Amino acid sequence: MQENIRNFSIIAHIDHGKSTLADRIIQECGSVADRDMSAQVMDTMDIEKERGITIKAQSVRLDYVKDGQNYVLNLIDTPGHVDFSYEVSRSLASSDGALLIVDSTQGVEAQTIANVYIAMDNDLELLPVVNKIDLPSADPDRVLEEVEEAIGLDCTEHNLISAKTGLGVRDLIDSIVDRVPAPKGDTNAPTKALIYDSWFDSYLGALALVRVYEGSIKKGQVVRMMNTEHEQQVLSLMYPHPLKKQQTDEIKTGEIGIVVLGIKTVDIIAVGDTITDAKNRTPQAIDGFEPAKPFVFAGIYPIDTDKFEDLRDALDKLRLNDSSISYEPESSAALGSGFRTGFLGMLHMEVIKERLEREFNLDLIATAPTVVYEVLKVDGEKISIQNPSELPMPNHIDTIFEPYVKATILVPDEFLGNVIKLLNDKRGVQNKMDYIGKRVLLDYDIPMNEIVMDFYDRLKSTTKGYASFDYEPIGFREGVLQKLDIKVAGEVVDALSIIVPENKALSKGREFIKALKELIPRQLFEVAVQASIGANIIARETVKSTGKNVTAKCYGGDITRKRKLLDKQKAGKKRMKSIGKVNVPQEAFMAVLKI
Ligand SMILES: Nc1nc2c(ncn2[C@@H]2O[C@H](COP(=O)(O)OP(=O)(O)OP(=O)(O)O)[C@@H](O)[C@H]2O)c(=O)[nH]1
Repeated sequence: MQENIRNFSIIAHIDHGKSTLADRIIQECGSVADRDMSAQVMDTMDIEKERGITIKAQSVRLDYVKDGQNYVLNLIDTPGHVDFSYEVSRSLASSDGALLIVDSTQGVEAQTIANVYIAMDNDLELLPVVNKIDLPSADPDRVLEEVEEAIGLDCTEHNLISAKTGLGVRDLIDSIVDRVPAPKGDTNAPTKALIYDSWFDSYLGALALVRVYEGSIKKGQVVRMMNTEHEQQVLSLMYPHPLKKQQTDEIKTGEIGIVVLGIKTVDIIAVGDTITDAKNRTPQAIDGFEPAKPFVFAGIYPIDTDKFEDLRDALDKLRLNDSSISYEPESSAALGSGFRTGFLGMLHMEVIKERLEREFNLDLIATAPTVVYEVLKVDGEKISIQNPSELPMPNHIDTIFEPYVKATILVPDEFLGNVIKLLNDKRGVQNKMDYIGKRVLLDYDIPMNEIVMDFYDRLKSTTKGYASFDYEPIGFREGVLQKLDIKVAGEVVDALSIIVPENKALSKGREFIKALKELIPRQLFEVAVQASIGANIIARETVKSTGKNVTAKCYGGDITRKRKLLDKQKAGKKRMKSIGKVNVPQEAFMAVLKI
């Protein structure tokens, strides 16, 4: 029954305990037998389990009995990392309430605030929940005060829990039943459902995870995706569950469920699209959300040039599941054929590269990530640049625009000086600064490229790990920028070109080639490493020669020993790409991130 359904998400800053709480709620509802209860059932990907992070939002349907009444709880776990905040917004769009988890030993953090804003945009009922109260350093009163002060959320009613021991979790589930509103919507209206996630299953094809707002979806019904204008018969329907999905003949108003359409690609079932009946259509689609847009681009190249087609296949397969990746073939004079690939952020890039290598057995070189620049040329044409080497010659450029983000940073006041210095160094512009107890909440606009370049690591180290950080894109602004080229042994290595602020070009160029000098192994000959702007060489370093061949010392005789040495050399070369005669290791392509 519709009034007994509760759709809710869990939102929190990273590591405040969302996934642990989700596990505990599933267990309290008796939905997974204790013996099947592995830690973090909701994180199903190997990489998620290994890294202890949630990448893909997961949903689960649970049964719960309170005061003799049967309830259906639909729980949507959301990822906490900023790269995946897109998943947070779509999960929240399909919920009626959200548990706001705050770690009682930490307090409000940057992502707590960012996620609350998304929840408020969606008019969700927010339940403040203070977690980890089993720890000796827990200070729930201070944390609740912070929530009221920083967010303005009334915390008179709140829950204190330990997701780890289960303390307070049953009371929390009762609060969910009492406080999260039941879904509204006319059961007799034409079908109206929001696709809030989609993925690919090798047996069932593309699957859509939906929330039904009006009417219902039935097995056998011919439905229409209103945006893509694609019509398809519903083959089967399921309720989501990480271990045992339950078949059903109908997903009713207010419910969430998985729709099996027997389609071979997720492109047709776009997240944010509305599903309706093919004949009896709903007059108006649900306000969807913008498709996930890649913000960070990098070249990905197979080390073995024969593997280009394998890499394309692997990317095709990953995209079936993750429509936020974009890629198109590119060729680099230095690296050969590869793909310019777009990601949601740095962590997303790392995860995809790791999956490509692990799941598809590829050895890859990735170039340093860069943001997208917009260039207005003197002839009036506006172009988008995803690769610094594509920047037109300076005399063809009128203006370069670079993407900015609004950064939210929370930091204990003792580190405020360090953080402001770092932000200034990164060309940040302050909008606001507020005290929340002994911590400071900073609001800055910063060029996104500065965030891509090593910002997070430096923020962590300059605050001993006490600062938290979140950002959202806010559009393009004019920048005074230049392209810096790198030459190795006299040849420009296009994959090493970067776009830098004009007033930093000299220092960046110097630092970059110093770093490269350390990373390029000695060769049999001397190698010059140079930085140039246009035709001007602005800095130079030399990698000295080894002067001898490693195999030379086994005087012809022992052939097995010689072969072993050569094999060793080969293995060492695995992560290298030869540029001209010079072997350049993967680290060199990433060196720019550290300057
Ligand atoms: N002592 C204690 N530890 C907890 C509690 N809840 C979670 N933890 C621990 O805190 C860490 C982070 O918990 P997760 O559930 O992975 O956090 P998360 O918010 O889901 O993190 P992401 O999925 O990466 O966003 C894990 O080591 C948990 O074991 C709790 O109530 N008490």
